[in-house]
Amino acid sequence: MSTNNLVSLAAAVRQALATPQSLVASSPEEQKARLDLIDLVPELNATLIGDVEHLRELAWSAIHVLPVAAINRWGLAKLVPLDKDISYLELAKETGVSESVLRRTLRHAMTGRLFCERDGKVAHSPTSRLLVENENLAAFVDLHTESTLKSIAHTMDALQKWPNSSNPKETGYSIAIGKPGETSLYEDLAKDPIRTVNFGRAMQFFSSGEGYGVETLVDGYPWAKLGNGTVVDVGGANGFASAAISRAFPNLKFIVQDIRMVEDTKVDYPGTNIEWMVHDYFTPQPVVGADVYLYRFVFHNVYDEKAIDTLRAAVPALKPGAKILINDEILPEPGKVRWRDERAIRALDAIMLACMSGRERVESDWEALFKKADERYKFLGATPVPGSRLWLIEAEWTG
Ligand SMILES: C[S@@+](CC[C@H](N)C(=O)[O-])C[C@H]1O[C@@H](n2cnc3c(N)ncnc32)[C@H](O)[C@@H]1O
Repeated sequence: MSTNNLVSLAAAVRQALATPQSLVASSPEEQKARLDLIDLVPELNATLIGDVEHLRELAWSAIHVLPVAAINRWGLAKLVPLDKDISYLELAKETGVSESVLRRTLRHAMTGRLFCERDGKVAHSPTSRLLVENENLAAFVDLHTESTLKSIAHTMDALQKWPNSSNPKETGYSIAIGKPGETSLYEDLAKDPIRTVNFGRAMQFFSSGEGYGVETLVDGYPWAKLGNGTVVDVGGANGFASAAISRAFPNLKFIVQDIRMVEDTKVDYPGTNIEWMVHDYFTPQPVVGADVYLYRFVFHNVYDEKAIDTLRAAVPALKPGAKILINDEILPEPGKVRWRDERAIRALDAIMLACMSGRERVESDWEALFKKADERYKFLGATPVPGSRLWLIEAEWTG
């Protein structure tokens, strides 16, 4: 690239950023350009800094989570007023952290658009405000800066200690909390009502993101054909997916199951038809004769033996024609989907490995899984859903 190109490119980018409204996509063509740019910008950055620098940044990239973890752990978002600034000294007194550590941490955070400094004092940025204004996003940040981050830090040790383990207790998480091999992330979360509720909120937030929206599940499956049938939402957390489907198809009845429920898990979704039930999906399914057993983002939590156990545990409840409907990601062939999509899908696959010995699957894995679980499952297919990273994977019980 000539110097001229560089100069004009920098000027064009600067101008675009000065008028962010010019970057909002309002036509399909603009949306395609937006997605192209999202992929091109990291590529451009890596090209501009060069391979050596790129690798150096990659190797220590985890350090940039540290200020986010600190903001979460010390509750800084709520301690900084939304409408005015606060001195580092006052903030330090509120948190019990030294002023020096607080300043270093927050100035690092500011390089990631969290908070800003005005006249030597700390104020919110548009990004940090979200931690106060969006409790589901705050729960997502808490889950990942506490549980996921700890698991990641110990995953190499776990893989060395238990190579190829499919046991959810043999993870970086159990090592991180000082109980190697003794407990799984879900068992540990289930002990604490606050973390249980937060987990549900974090999942709800996750499913509001681009590519993960629950509306694609609502629109992508022929729910109307079920009439006034029953849907069991297995591992349904706080039931947000059932609530979304129920609002669109009010004749359906939903039963949301999860391994643990506290009063706050059972969100009251006005105008929906939802019942709640504590159920461990490795044990026989107690709701007999439902039309659809929905497992959204559940199978990636478990490795194949446990996935087969889960499919077998459903069998005693299934009537002929009942459907198992799985809404999960499919691992793409390398380089075959947009870079950002592949990066996100592989990141989630890595989180499943680090936190619970789970895995994402390729398209052909699903048919094999059903076949191994029980020959009476008839695999109906795995279908991509437009606009979603999650596919619909379906099998029918032939009885
Ligand atoms: C990744 S979350 C998915 C939640 C929700 N279905 C969604 O779409 O976001 C997995 C859920 O499975 C639940 N879970 C984990 N182990 C379980 C078990 N053995 N039996 C029932 N639910 C379980 C977790 O508590 C969690 O709510």
